Amino acid sequence: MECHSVKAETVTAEKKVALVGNPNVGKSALFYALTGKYATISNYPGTTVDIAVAKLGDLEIIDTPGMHSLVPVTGEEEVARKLLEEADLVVHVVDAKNIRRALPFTLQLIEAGFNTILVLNLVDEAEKFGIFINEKLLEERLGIPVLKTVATEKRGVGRLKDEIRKRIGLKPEKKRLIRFSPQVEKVVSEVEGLIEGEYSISKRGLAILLLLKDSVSLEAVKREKNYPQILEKVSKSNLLPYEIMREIYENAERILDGVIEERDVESSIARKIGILALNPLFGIPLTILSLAFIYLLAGILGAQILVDLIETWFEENVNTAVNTFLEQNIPNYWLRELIGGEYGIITLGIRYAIAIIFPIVTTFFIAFSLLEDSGILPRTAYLLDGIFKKIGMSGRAVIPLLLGTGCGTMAVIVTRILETWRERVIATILLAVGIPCSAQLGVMLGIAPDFRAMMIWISVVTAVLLIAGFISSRVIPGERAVFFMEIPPIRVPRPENVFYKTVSRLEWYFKEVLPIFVLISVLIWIGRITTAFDIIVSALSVPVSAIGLPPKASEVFLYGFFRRDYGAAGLFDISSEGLLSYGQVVVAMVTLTLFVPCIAQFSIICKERGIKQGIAVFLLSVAIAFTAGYATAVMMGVV
Ligand SMILES: Nc1nc2c(ncn2[C@@H]2O[C@H](COP(=O)(O)OP(=O)(O)OP(=O)(O)O)[C@@H](O)[C@H]2O)c(=O)[nH]1
Ligand SMILES: [Mg+2]
Repeated sequence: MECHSVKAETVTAEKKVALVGNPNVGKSALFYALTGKYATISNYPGTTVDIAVAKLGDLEIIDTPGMHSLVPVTGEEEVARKLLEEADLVVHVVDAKNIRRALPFTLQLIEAGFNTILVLNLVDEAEKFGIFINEKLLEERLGIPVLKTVATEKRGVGRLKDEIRKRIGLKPEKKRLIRFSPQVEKVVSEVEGLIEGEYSISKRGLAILLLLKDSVSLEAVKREKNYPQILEKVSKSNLLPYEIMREIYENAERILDGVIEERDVESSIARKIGILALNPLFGIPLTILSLAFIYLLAGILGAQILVDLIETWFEENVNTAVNTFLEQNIPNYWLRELIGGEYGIITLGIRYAIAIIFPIVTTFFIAFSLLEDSGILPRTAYLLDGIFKKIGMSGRAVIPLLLGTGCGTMAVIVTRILETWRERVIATILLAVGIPCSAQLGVMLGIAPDFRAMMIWISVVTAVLLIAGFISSRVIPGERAVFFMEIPPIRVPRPENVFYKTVSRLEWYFKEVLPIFVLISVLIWIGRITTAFDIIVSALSVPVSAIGLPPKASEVFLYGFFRRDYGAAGLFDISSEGLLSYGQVVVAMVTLTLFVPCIAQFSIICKERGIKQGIAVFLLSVAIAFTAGYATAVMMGVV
């Protein structure tokens, strides 16, 4: 018999243990408790988009993206399904509070013949909610080990390790847990009888999946001799997947009978806040407070106080030292300019990364992690869902878009948490077109001549974002977003987790973005040496003059692509020279914000979405920026 499944038997391969389960049940927290290796842990579903792998002795532990059922719908679920099939041991992690919803999945795993351990995580919260589970009884009924854990406190993790080691080589005992009604049973066993190959899933499990119209299984049985008959049985049977699932749920209910004890407990403060925050009257002020909190930490402490301190230090010490050293040792002007001078690798690239970006992103990520882990963010997403629907996205999009006000580059990566391709594209467009990053926000606040100018800027940019989203949602094909994010409970953020998350994001940031900054310095250098910049600047001066700005401003636009805040800083210079009127400052603020994303973000868009889309987004932002700039110019009486 051929082995059609993904599972390949090799002698030397390490034994694999996959942590699987619904989103936000603590798989990554458990992964960390087991292996000491950090994978992003957040209090909102769908955090894990990359697979994390780490060692536990000679075993390989794999953290997977959350999956709602064995039948994958999203790309992430498909990845998780594949990892599951390749594993030697499956640890099904469930939220003890929601065991009723999770157990059908356990039953399917057992029925499919996977070597499975059931972990009831979050028992601390379950008990606070008055839910007590008799795990011994459940273990007896299921015939697999059932363990209680509190991943964040490493409670029960030692026993889990022991159990993993004990079970890893074992063949699971065949136990038929799911009892179907006669008419379903008939079809299932008929399909089962037609299958001849060997798979990593049991024949019966495969038959059930086929009847659930699972495309992965349909693909797997393509080479079966009886494929036509199988296909016919599956498509001709008038059993709806829904009915089969309902019977599996009924089985789960039967097994759980007498296992769960619910006691009345007084609802905690956190729980009360959690419920209140879903009410707009309380939730909207809470959202505004949260935004103010991010702004205070990242916008004021990070972007102003810390940047000032570090940048002054860097310029007075590093830049001066580097330039003095170059003056004395390198006679060639252009070579000196590559490293030092105004735009050199050290004096611009490294300085930018360390003195400007580092303090802003650090403070921003701390603030953001606190919001994520407290459970406030998913509530904001829920409240804003209505508005986001109008621009083609679900409330979930608030997470990348808000992250975009910190760093657009990272936000483009985080669009992976959105369910559909279409949503990701729309979010990418909005991020590129008009969400100002923290560096840009800081400078805009600095150059706005007064509050009124600030308000005009905010209104125009917001209007453009809404229009862009509205049009994109009508033009871009694909299925509409549905909001099915479970709202996690309010939790007190864990300092340890906030710290790890910030550090791992910073690590990512420096690995991905620092090289780009160095590259930028080199590109600017080439641009200046070859006079390519002069050509671009004179080409840009055409639209720049059309929106009523002096030709000198086109330099600002070009450099704005390399450093978003540099563009704005250049604007500051021009306006303090008295070259810009009040109206012109506003026009320039609007146009520069909407103008192309910075080069780092542009490269990431190309990487995540492909070069074609990257270029399309780039051209779109140029068009939108100058159109909106022109409209503002007319409004302000500049042209
Ligand atoms: N109180 C408590 N909180 C927990 C426990 N396990 C995890 N958490 C919290 O639950 C949230 C979700 O944990 P994650 O480890 O990110 O969940 P996940 O299953 O990896 O989620 P996805 O990757 O999004 O599918 C985080 O806020 C954790 O701190 C637990 O046993 N008790
Ligand atoms: Mg995870």
